[in-house]
Amino acid sequence: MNRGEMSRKRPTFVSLSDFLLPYSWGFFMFTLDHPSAAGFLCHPAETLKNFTREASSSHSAGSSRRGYVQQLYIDFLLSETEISPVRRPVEETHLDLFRIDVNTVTNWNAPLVWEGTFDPELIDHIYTNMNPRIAVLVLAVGKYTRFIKGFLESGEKHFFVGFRVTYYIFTDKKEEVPNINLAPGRNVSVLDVPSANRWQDVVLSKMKWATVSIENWLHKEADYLFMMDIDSVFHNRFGAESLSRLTAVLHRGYYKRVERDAFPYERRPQSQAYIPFGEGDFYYTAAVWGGHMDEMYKLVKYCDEKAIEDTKNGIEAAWQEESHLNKYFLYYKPSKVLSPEYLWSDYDEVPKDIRVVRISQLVKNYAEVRPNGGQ
Ligand SMILES: CC(=O)N[C@H]1[C@@H](OP(=O)(O)OP(=O)(O)OC[C@H]2O[C@@H](n3ccc(=O)[nH]c3=O)[C@H](O)[C@@H]2O)O[C@H](CO)[C@H](O)[C@@H]1O
Ligand SMILES: [Mn+2]
Repeated sequence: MNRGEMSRKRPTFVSLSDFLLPYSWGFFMFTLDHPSAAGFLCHPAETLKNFTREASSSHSAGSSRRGYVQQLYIDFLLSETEISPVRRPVEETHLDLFRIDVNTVTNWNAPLVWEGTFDPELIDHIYTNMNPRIAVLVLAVGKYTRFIKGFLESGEKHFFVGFRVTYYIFTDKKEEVPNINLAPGRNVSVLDVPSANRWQDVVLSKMKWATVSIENWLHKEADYLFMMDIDSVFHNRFGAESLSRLTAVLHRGYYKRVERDAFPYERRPQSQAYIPFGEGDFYYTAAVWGGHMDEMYKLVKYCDEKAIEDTKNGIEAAWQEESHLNKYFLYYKPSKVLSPEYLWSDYDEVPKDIRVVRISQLVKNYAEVRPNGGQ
């Protein structure tokens, strides 16, 4: 369907019945075919009966519309706040109603977030009322302290701008943490961890540090937690559209034209991270993921325990914590999935469907920067 045909159609409601029925209170409704209204909030009593009439499946862009609506609905529920009805012209929303080149919803009905599938202003509006405290946990052990400056400086330009953010830097070289100017409401907190002889131990230890931190103090300091790689630079907005109970990011190397049996999951049954062939939804990166603190706690604790069990059994998962993370997400599905816009790499060209690179990983000399060389 082209744009002309679309605008001649009368306004159409997107079907949300499968998604909304479990809930009995207010929800978002979108009149995406309507030229003048992007979205508004209404009460179910008024609208539920209108709802199932014209299902999104009858449209070529059904998947992306479902993605928009579900994303907004999840954000609305999560924000746990009263918000006033919002009505904005489509032209002002940054929504691309023709974003049909990519999947914008997973097969378990979670939003899959791409540029064009969310309205930054509307999302910020919802979350500003909630005013969440965002924690970012990064490790900078050994020579990786060199990446802190670029990470923080670019984060200040693009990461949850206008929100409360604390960067927790776990390092063995406190004196190498640079002083960066931060906007009001934003902080850096530096914590000691031991040095390591193997990079594998460092990446696995992310789960342990996150677990003990949340247990002891982090659960009191923040509402949401993101785990990130320090060798990363922000280039564009990374904001409240990424918030959910549990949010995963598609690994850039495996998000298209890759059979699930080619995903680099752990394939040895002896490992706790084992995923059999024939199973799996996506391959997720361990370099960015996040979620609500309670859910993150369950996740990192699980992954830490599984890694400890592996060590006892004399095995280490193929991609360390990333393997355990992928196993967890297979059985506890993320409530939001972010496109590889949220973690690209300077190693790779940017394809057409990646309209915006939000974070890119730096090119680095693995042998030089890691304590025991590598890749
Ligand atoms: C894009 C992506 O999917 N990245 C993952 C990938 O490799 P990467 O090649 O991106 O891993 P990496 O070398 O960046 O290590 C991951 C992170 O651990 C920290 N670090 C690591 C070593 C060290 O000596 N000191 C230190 O501080 C640092 O924050 C670093 O960014 O595989 C790793 C382990 O299998 C992790 O799962 C990464 O998240
Ligand atoms: Mn990295």
